[in-house]
Amino acid sequence: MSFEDDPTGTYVGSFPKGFGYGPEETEIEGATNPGEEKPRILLMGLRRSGKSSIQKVVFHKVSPNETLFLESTNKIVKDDISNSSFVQFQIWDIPGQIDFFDAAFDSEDIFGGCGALIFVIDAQDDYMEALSRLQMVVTRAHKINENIKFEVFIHKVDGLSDDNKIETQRDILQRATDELADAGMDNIRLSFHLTSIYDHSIFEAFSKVVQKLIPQLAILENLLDIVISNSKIEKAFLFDVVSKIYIATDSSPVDMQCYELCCDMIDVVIDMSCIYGARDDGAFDNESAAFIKLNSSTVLFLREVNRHLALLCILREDGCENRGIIEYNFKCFRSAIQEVFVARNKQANKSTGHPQMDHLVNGQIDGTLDSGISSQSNGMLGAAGGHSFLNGSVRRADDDDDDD
Ligand SMILES: Nc1nc2c(ncn2[C@@H]2O[C@H](COP(=O)(O)OP(=O)(O)OP(=O)(O)O)[C@@H](O)[C@H]2O)c(=O)[nH]1
Repeated sequence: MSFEDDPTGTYVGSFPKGFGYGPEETEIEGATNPGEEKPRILLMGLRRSGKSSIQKVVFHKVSPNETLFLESTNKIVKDDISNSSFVQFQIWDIPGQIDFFDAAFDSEDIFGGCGALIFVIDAQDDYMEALSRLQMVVTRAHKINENIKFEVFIHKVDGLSDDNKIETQRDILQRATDELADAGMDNIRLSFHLTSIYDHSIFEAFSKVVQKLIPQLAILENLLDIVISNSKIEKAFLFDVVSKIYIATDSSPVDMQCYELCCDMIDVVIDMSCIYGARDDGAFDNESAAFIKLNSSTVLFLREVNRHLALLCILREDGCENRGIIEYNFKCFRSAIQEVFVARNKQANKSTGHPQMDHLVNGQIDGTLDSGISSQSNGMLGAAGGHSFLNGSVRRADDDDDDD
């Protein structure tokens, strides 16, 4: 069955919308206001640049080859990502041929509620027209909404050699920033990403876009830093399992190979759980966990944080000698995260100065963390309480070792 054939909206592409992760939990009171719109990410660019393909591959699990047969989009397609994922927002796919000066194109409305604008440039094609379009879009959108984050995807780079990729990126960056400077708009910041739907680069780029819209990002990164430093972990990611977007990582640089390994591990765990798991109503539950030893004396560790999120860690084999400490610190981390989002829900409209942003991340954690972990402190300061508790946990464990 295809999405188009399904009047109930339960299916996306050939997949059930829940992707086998069990029934939706009831939303906690006040987490989202049904009348309120989610933050919006716009996908713009010339025709055939790859916008619909990106959206389908990242959020609807369509395989890259299937996009060869996608029809051209001729009206704005709005896709609500909230039902199948922890990260809540809307993606609007804007057709390449749309005319901004047409009265039917309500720029105030479209750019006004927009958190990020992704402009897709086909790197395999002549990009001069795309660059002038980019300048026009950016100038217009910035005038309406100064808070928009502008992200340029230099797309389809699978067709370019490594040298060519770097040269193309340099050239596009130079021309785009020069054009903005000439127009007196050099205060606008553009971010550039090399992407392709045929590898993980598109997921990585989307992760970075989504992260910029998460008000609690710094807290999440801080928590991950504390977990890794106290558990002999080399790298940690907080993944949105359905989309394989990582919503936060620790402050060490991201190595693409590590990211790909983590994505593969999520696939393995979900597939195994779906095939052999005990539950009929979904693969991923609050006890989901896995350790995989690789032949490079590296270990991958996955632990479920809630129905949508998982912590993925990479560590050396000798780092997992004391699995108890890792497990204990993980529980403290999970508890601290819960407090971050409970505090966010309490703060509702005042944290970012950009009301729609405050609803980016769904506060369903409250309803899903029912594994008996109690809260250690209250409110946003409680997250700091979580930090010291984490440190304290390791101190106690070390003390125990000393005593031994
Ligand atoms: N080689 C390569 N081809 C891609 C990539 N992404 C998309 N394509 C192809 O580009 C073509 C156009 O993709 P679409 O997603 O329909 O482009 P669009 O920007 O949505 O086009 P409009 O709907 O006309 O605005 C399709 O044949 C895709 O398979 C990529 O990363 N690499």
